[in-house]
Amino acid sequence: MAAAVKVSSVFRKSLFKGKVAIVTGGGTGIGKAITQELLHLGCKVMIASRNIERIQKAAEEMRSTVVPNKPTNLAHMQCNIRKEDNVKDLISSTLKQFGKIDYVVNNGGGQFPSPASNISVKGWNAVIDTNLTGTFIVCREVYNQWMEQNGGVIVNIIADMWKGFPTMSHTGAARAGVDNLTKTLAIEWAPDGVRVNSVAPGSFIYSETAAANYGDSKIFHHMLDVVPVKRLGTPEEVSSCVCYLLSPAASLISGETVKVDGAASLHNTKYEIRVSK
Ligand SMILES: CCCCCCCCC/C=C/C(=O)SCCNC(=O)CCNC(=O)[C@H](O)C(C)(C)COP(=O)(O)OP(=O)(O)OC[C@H]1O[C@@H](n2cnc3c(N)ncnc32)[C@H](O)[C@@H]1OP(=O)(O)O
Ligand SMILES: NC(=O)C1=CN([C@@H]2O[C@H](COP(=O)(O)OP(=O)(O)OC[C@H]3O[C@@H](n4cnc5c(N)ncnc54)[C@H](OP(=O)(O)O)[C@@H]3O)[C@@H](O)[C@H]2O)C=CC1
Repeated sequence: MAAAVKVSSVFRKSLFKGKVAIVTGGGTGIGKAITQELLHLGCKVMIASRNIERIQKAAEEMRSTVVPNKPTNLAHMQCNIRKEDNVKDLISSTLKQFGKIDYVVNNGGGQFPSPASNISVKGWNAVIDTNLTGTFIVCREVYNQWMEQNGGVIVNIIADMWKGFPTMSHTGAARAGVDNLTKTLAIEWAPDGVRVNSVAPGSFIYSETAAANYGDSKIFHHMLDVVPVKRLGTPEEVSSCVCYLLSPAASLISGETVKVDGAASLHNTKYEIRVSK
């Protein structure tokens, strides 16, 4: 494997070899780290997101750097998780290509910063549709098409919204919704051998694409004065937790949300209360 690919070496490959995973948003940032780790462990992975040029380029790069001897272990396709037909197609295409689906990582998502008072209904709906409804559609569809009969594991990536999420009210509400959806699905689908968990990264996991989305390369650095570990987090520190939850080491863990934030959610928020008008 090329030295430039960062993966944790804490997992036994025998636990993952031959498993099939879907990672939404698997071509950038945290999703790319998850994809690289799963490929390194011997999984077959389907990555999917809206921007076909970007995901294709990322897939080509990972085929040559992570799995040069098994490039067919990585497939990619265009999918907007807000569109039900796209998601149905993602699940059926993955089944057609790889024959089964063991894992789904709902990582695709995002938002824009804005005071709640300035968010239009269109903007609100865009964020709710992406992060809450999109995650729901992917979960429902993989269950109906495969996991109800065959079991599987789902991990949803959410966010640090535990004390509310000032300037991010839409995503805070959506991610809190996914935290609760995780518990419901874990109960409803446990008899079918399906586990459902979430991972909540702190708001300081450096991702170049995420910073570009906000138009501020230092956006995560601004958080550092309220981050107890006094450093940025890495996508690989999130992916190792995701892999743990996917693995049999977590066979009795379901309906749980694991915070990957170095205790940041226990401490202060960055938001400064404004002076009353
Ligand atoms: C401060 C401290 C924080 C500190 C923050 C520290 C980091 C926090 C931690 C979290 C980190 C991450 O999640 S990192 C992940 C970052 N990555 C992403 O966010 C990528 C995915 N996000 C997106 O694609 C977009 O944000 C999202 C809105 C969800 C979807 O965009 P689309 O263009 O597809 O949406 P559409 O359906 O076309 O609707 C667009 C409408 O959304 C609204 N809208 C979209 N962008 C807007 C913007 N920048 N400002 C206002 N409004 C906007 C407008 O109403 C748009 O309508 P019109 O007015 O008609 O155009
Ligand atoms: N970085 C951080 O500090 C934190 C990140 N998170 C969350 O982690 C996840 C990954 O973020 P990160 O890697 O940092 O940022 P990125 O912007 O790199 O990742 C977001 C990914 O989601 C995909 N995506 C967005 N909307 C959709 C959609 N409608 N359908 C399918 N795919 C979509 C994007 O691809 P495309 O544009 O091609 O669709 C992109 O690959 C996100 O859910 C994010 O909100 C949560 C807390 C903190």
